Amino acid sequence: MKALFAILMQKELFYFNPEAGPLIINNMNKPSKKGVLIVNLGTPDSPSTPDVRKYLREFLSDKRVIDINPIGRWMLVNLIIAPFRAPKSAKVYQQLWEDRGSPLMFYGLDVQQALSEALGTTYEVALGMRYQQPSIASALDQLMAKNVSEILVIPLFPQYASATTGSVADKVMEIVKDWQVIPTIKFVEQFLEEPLFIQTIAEQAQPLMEKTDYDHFLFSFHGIPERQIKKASCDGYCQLGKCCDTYHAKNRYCYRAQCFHTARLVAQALQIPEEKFSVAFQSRLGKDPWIQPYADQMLKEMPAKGYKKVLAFSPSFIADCLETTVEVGDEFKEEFLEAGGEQWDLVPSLNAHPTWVKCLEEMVHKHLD
Ligand SMILES: C=CC1=C(C)c2cc3[nH]c(cc4nc(cc5[nH]c(cc1n2)c(C)c5CCC(=O)O)C(CCC(=O)O)=C4C)c(C)c3C=C
Ligand SMILES: [Fe+2]
Ligand SMILES: [Fe+2]
Repeated sequence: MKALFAILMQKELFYFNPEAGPLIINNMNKPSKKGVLIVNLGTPDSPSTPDVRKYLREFLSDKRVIDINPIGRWMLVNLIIAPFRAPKSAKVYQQLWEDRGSPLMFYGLDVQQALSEALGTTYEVALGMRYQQPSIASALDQLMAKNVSEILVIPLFPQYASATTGSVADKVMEIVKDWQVIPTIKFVEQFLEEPLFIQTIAEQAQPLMEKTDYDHFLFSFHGIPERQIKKASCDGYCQLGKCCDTYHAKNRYCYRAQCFHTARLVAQALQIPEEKFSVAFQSRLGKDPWIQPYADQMLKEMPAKGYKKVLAFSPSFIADCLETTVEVGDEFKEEFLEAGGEQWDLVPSLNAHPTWVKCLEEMVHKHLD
């Protein structure tokens, strides 16, 4: 038996790891690699109005993002958002753009490289964007070209929402459904409870908290329409009130409950007492009710309550982007100072922080090994 293994291994027909057991080989006589697909939202190719329009069109035509009837969605996107919002958004993107481009993109590439180095040659790591480039299809092709036998998809959204994590899973399945051979594919649904995710946010906040004695801390999360919470709720459990105060099996997919839980975990890690922090939701689009409380209203009321020095966190985003740097970092700051506030700081996102890369590495081992 031993001699047979030796011959097969010498001829590279069979690989044997005494601890892990035999690995299945592929038709190129090499052990199969495992694939990791990290996916973020996506960003325009450039901050020009045509590119921003192209991005917004693709993004907002997604039935999971604007979840209304197809005709209403088409009219909203093509007759209102594309002509009127695109030029305004382009100006904001111009503020955000750096020499390396959009932070969402260059931090994505940095993380892909760092994770690939950390995982070593048994893994192939690809970056895909749900909208625009690099597409999820091209990232999957990159993995399949390396003969991966299994793929772990990590949507880079700490909390599950149908509009983000759900949409990534939807797109991956739409692409692979036509393949002849479909490898094992696993999806990470959310990672807000990963200890290293919480630790990275704490590590990003600590230098700011050592310099300033803040009166209050605001956790500002990206909002979603209220109806999307109701649609994802098990047995109508979530009624957008006290039901989100704790996080458990019944409200597992409630985005709002996940956001409150994330804030509690970060506050615990930084020893911020309950009365010193608030949770709010930003980036409302359209006239329908979105989840509350609204961040822009809350921050204007803060100075009158005696909260003059505020530290803001953006824990629904893993990389600096338009919604963090410009909306929370610049626009909210301006509104807060106008309302009588004295100091407004923003905790940087996880970006390419080594603890965040370690967090992803642990997630890969947890789900693929
Ligand atoms: C964190 C997760 C996100 C959720 C949930 C989400 C939902 C959501 N977003 C819109 C509309 C817009 N979002 C925009 C930008 C944007 N959104 C996210 C993340 C989530 N969105 C990110 C990371 C970004 C920034 C991308 C970047 O390039 O920096 C925009 C575009 C910017 C603008 O014109 O203001 C829009 C529009 C809806 C309708 C929605 C609903 C569920
Ligand atoms: Fe968004
Ligand atoms: Fe809820």
